[in-house]
Amino acid sequence: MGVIEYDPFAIFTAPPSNETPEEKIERERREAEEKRVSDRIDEEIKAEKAALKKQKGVVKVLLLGQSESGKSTTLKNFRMKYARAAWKAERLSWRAVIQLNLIRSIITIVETLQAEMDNIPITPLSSSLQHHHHHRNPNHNYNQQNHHQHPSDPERPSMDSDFPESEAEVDSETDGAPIELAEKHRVLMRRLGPLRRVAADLKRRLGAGTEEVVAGSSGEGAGAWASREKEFVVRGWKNVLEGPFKGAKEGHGEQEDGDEATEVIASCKEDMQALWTDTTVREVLERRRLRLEDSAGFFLNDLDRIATRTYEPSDDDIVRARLRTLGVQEYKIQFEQNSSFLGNVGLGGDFGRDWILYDVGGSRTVRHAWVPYFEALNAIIFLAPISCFDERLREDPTVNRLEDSFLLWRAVCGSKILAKSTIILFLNKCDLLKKKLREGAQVKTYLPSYGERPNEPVAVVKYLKEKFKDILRQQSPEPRVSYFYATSVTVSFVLLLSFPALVGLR
Ligand SMILES: Nc1nc2c(ncn2[C@@H]2O[C@H](COP(=O)(O)OP(=O)(O)OP(=O)(O)O)[C@@H](O)[C@H]2O)c(=O)[nH]1
Ligand SMILES: [Mg+2]
Repeated sequence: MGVIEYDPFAIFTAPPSNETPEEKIERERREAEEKRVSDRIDEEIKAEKAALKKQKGVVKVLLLGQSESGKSTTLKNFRMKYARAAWKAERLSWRAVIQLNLIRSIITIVETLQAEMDNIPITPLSSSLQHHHHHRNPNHNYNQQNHHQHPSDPERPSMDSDFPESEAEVDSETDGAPIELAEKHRVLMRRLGPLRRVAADLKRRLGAGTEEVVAGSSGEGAGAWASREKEFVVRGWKNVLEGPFKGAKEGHGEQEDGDEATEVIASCKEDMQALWTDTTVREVLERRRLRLEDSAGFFLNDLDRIATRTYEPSDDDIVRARLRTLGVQEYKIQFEQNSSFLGNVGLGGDFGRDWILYDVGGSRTVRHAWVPYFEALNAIIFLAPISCFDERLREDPTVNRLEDSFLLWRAVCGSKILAKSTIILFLNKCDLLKKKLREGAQVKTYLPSYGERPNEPVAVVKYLKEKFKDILRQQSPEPRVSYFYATSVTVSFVLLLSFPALVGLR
């Protein structure tokens, strides 16, 4: 297909074709709510944006990519290195976010144990929590129902052949009998009960606008399962500090040392540790295919350090903390005159000292908010998490996450407004890709066109890079400057120190 003439973003908001009437009502309610929040944010931003338009000599970069692709993490890396003072000033505010990330993992475990005890059927997960090479659940409801969706969907670009509509072949194993839990597990679960209230408090403290967003497929097995799909969301950490979402009631709550949340968390440290290190608990997580270690905002291996009364987040903690972005946030970065970064990218002197980075929310329901920011951009950094080849979107579990990235990439490359922008692609989460391949996940199961190529990181990255390049070539309205990098933005960001992509920015 040639240049996309229809609204390239329409496909990203299309509902799952197999939803039930109840799911439809629930989805529409959710979308209306998200839209309401998003509209309010749009309003707030409009004024700021009008002012910005007038600014000249500012380098404007937009971060794009699906949810959990690493956009905010990339931005954090920039700020950590080049906006050091602001970064330091914000350090303590991250504590609550990290505490909430930590408790969320514990609550997930407790709910999983409860589900095991109640013998609740194992339901498929759409998120990165899903066990990749253990899709053995015969109840994968969406596979069958979804069988004829793609070919009949006229708006769907013809990427279908790349991604199977069903992964039935890997779903054939059975799960075996439920695992027996002992009295000590029940005791632990009871004793960790207060963490629920702490989580609620933290969410409130992180902002009056904090919203819980439930994934697209409510499906059966909600209840105990629902919270696993929930994420808390504020516009971003900016609001945690200064924004309109700051809890009015709490005042300077988050600055206080020895606050109640910290107190309760510290007092639960041993129990949390006991839960996380218990072999039976690990077996249940395995059986229920929960990969907490690979999921966003995982801190259980740092309990010793974090669950204390004096905990102060490290740079690495902040980079790894997960806070979903809603709407569009902008950050000014002023490079110091002599920054090695500017020297490396040929932007020394006065020009290009001021950068504006726009960070957006990546979920399908909030992507419409991107379009107004497409004007007058110097560059786009597009994040495609390539470890996601075996995962599905939270907001639409019928869609493979890598496929979503390709569709999004295609639309961005094909957009006329963006025709003059430099495009920088980060093939991100290479560390997780390596880990998954080492553990035996087969790329060709999810991406049959991969064929008999070696199931190794270097070959996979090379293949995917070529695919992204092909799409860029086919879709770009005119030839453009583009750069491709394999990255792991939570692990290291050194790559950007010699960021040749930005040499050409004007
Ligand atoms: N292992 C690993 N984790 C990563 C990498 N990049 C990002 N993450 C983690 O993935 C999670 C999601 O990253 P974010 O930067 O919040 O994603 P986002 O694109 O801003 O997501 P939205 O705000 O929902 O659109 C975070 O917990 C990150 O720490 C990576 O390269 N490797
Ligand atoms: Mg984000």
